[in-house]
Amino acid sequence: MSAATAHTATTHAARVVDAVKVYGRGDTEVRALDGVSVGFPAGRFTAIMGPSGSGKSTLMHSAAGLDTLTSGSALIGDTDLSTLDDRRLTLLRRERVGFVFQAFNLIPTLTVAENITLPADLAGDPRDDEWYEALIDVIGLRDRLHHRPGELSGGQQQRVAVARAFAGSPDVVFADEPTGNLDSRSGEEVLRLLGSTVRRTNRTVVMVTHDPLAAAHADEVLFLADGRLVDRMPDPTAERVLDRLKAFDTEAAGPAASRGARA
Ligand SMILES: Nc1ncnc2c1ncn2[C@@H]1O[C@H](COP(=O)(O)OP(=O)(O)OP(=O)(O)O)[C@@H](O)[C@H]1O
Repeated sequence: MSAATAHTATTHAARVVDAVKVYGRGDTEVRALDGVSVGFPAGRFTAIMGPSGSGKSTLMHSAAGLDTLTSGSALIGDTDLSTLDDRRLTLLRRERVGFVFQAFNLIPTLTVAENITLPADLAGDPRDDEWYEALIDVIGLRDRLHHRPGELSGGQQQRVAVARAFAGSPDVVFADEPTGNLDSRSGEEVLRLLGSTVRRTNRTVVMVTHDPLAAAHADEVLFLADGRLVDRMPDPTAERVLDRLKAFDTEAAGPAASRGARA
C-alpha cells in the first residue's frame, strides 16, 4: 500500500480477510468462521458479541495470531501472519500485541511493577518511563506497585493485567471476557480503564464479551452468528445491544438456524 493510500483509508490495527476456520472433518466438521472479513480500526475500542459458539473466540485468536486460519488472512497492521514462521510470530505477538484474559494470568511471585514490565523485560526492551508512569496513573495503583498479585482484589489484579497488556505500546490489545471473573463494580472499573486508555492515548482494543453492559463501553460492537459477521452497531448502548442479542433467539428459530454447520 502506498503512503498516500494509507492516509486516506481507515487504518486498521488488525483485520481478517475471508477468514475461514474449520475444526474437525467429515461428520464432526465445524465451520467456526465461515468467511469473515472485518477490520479493527486503530485508536478504537471494538467489542465482539454473538451467541455461544458463534465464533467470537476463534475470530479473536486468529486475528491475534494465537490460532491459524484454514483459509483467508489475518493481519496485524500490514503484516500477514501466515507469512511468519513460529519464531517471528512469537516475536510479533510479544512486540505488537497485548492480551487481557478472564483469568488475570499475573505471575504470583512478582510484584505489581514487575508484572507490568515483564513482557518488555523479557524482550530486552528499555522501559519507556513516560508511558509507564502514565499507565500507573491510569490504573490508579501507584501505592500497590510493590505488592504481590495475591494481595490485591480481583479488580485490582485485572487493572494490573490491563497495564501489562499496554506496557509495550502494542498495535492492538485483545481482551477475552476481561470482566468475566469480576463483580459488576470491579468489572465496570476495568471497562472504564480500557475505554479511557483507548480514548486518552489513542490505543486499540478488541474485546470479546457476553455482557451488553461491557459491550456498551466500546465504540462499536460486531455481532457474529454461525461463524459469520451479521451486524455492526456503532455507539452502542446496553439496551440496544441486549435487543440485538434477543433478536438472535428469534432468528435462530427461523431459517438462519437451518445452515446446519453446528447441528
Ligand atoms: N478446538 C476446537 N475443536 C473443535 N471445535 C471447536 C474448537 N474450538 C472451537 N470449536 C467450535 O467452533 C465453534 C466456535 O467456537 P468459539 O469458541 O469461537 O465460539 P464463541 O462464540 O467464542 O463461544 P462462547 O461464547 O461459548 O465462548 C463452536 O461450535 C465450537 O464448538
